[in-house]
Amino acid sequence: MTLPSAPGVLLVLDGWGHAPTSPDNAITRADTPTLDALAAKFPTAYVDASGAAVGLLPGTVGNSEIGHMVIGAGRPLEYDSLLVQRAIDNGALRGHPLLAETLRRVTDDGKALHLIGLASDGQIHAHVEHLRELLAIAAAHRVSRVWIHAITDGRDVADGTAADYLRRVEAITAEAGTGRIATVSGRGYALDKSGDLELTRLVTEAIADATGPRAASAEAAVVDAPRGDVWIEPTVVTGGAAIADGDAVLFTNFRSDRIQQLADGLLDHLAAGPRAVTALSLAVYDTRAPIPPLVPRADASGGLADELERHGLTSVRIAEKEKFEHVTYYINGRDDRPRTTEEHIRVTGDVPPDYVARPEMNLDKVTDAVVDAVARPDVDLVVANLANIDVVGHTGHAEATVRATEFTDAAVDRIRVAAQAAGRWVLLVGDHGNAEVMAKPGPDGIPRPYGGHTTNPVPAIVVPAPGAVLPEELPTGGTLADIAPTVLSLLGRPAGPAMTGRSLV
Ligand SMILES: O=C(O)[C@@H](CO)OP(=O)(O)O
Ligand SMILES: [Mn+2]
Ligand SMILES: [Mn+2]
Repeated sequence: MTLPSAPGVLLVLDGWGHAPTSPDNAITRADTPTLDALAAKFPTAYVDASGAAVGLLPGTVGNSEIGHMVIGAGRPLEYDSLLVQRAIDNGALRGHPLLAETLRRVTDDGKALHLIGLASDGQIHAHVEHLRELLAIAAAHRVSRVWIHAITDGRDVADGTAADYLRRVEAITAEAGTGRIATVSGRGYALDKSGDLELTRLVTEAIADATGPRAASAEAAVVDAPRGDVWIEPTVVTGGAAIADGDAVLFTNFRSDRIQQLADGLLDHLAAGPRAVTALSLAVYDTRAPIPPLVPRADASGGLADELERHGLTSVRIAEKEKFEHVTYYINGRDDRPRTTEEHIRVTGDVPPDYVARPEMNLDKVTDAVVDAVARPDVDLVVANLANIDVVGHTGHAEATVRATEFTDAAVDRIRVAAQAAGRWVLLVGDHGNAEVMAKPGPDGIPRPYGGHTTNPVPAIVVPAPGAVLPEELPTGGTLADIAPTVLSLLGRPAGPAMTGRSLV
């Protein structure tokens, strides 16, 4: 079916997953007259946003990086977590020349290996089981001192589980016959990506210099944490060693965005020491200075940005700072080449974020920017991310997330009205689930607040441009890979040759 071409709006509602009505579903609990009316009136699909459909390991929850990358690429992309697992399964990591050479040198010179990464199985930033392979490889190279700098989670997994994961790390070290936990730091400190260098400094000093609060054991560092697993103070475990000149450092997160500030800060601190270390990362990081990765990245070229550029179509990208990279760098296939057909608007706020107290975040400003952009005749496509549902959902605070959803609903109404007045279509889509599951049973079967992502499908609603007629129903069985072809089709263009997704319209 050929559609008349019209300018449009691609609106990503971050963390907007689909699940049956339930008291733990913040989306269905919220009063959302706009979203309800749009879903009732316009063609709606529920598309797969997790697991193999988007290039993750089967059954893995979706996340903002792979979500936006696949939305942009128009095809599933083998994500870093999958590529790392494959390198483990096929022995490529064991046989990796750079890793082998580094470990040989560490052993020959009597130096230590430091492993730094998130200790959970949330599978968004890291997987604790990757340590099993890395420690086995270190043991095979007879590295006698392996120090683990564990970052506690409490966000991608239930809060209060840090001690369980640290015990799992200790069990893995016992099995490998090498490795000891040297420091423990909450991800709020270690994985800050807001640019708060004070947080990074505390972690850096614990890891590099073994200075800061001390605890008798890794578990002792996390028991009765007053602010939860996310905010475990960077702590040195008794007996833990600082990083010495000649040591090797391997960052074990596979996702780059939240580890890069720490990696940059730590390597700067060591260089200023001066301590010369060999630094490696499990996957490719977007750090200031490149770190040699053990597993390369998938090619994500030929996506929406490339197709828009090829057709000479202009786009404006809008999000607040929490999701700005997602509607620029990630949706463009982790490509930060400036494009003359693109304009980027990063909305910032005046108040420090307190997502529970202010679930509206800076949505008014984001909406203002979107409304301004949709009125511009020189803009073919407006791409915006409304962050609230995901960001507030991560607090695990159901009431605040219900309010975040209601604020989002009102913003969608403003955007839809403005878009239609400007003759535009609007495609609404989630990038992964989150807020539709705000509680999960703990090991004791009692439900606990849950702020993590999910494997649920996400809604995709197409609001046609005024006067355009769309099929009444969208096909079932779609995935996020269908979004770029749908956007191009609504813009009156064919899907790009690299895209395997199919237009929903
Ligand atoms: O905040 C993050 O880093 C992750 C969860 O760990 O969420 P998202 O994929 O939505 O960025
Ligand atoms: Mn997201
Ligand atoms: Mn998220």
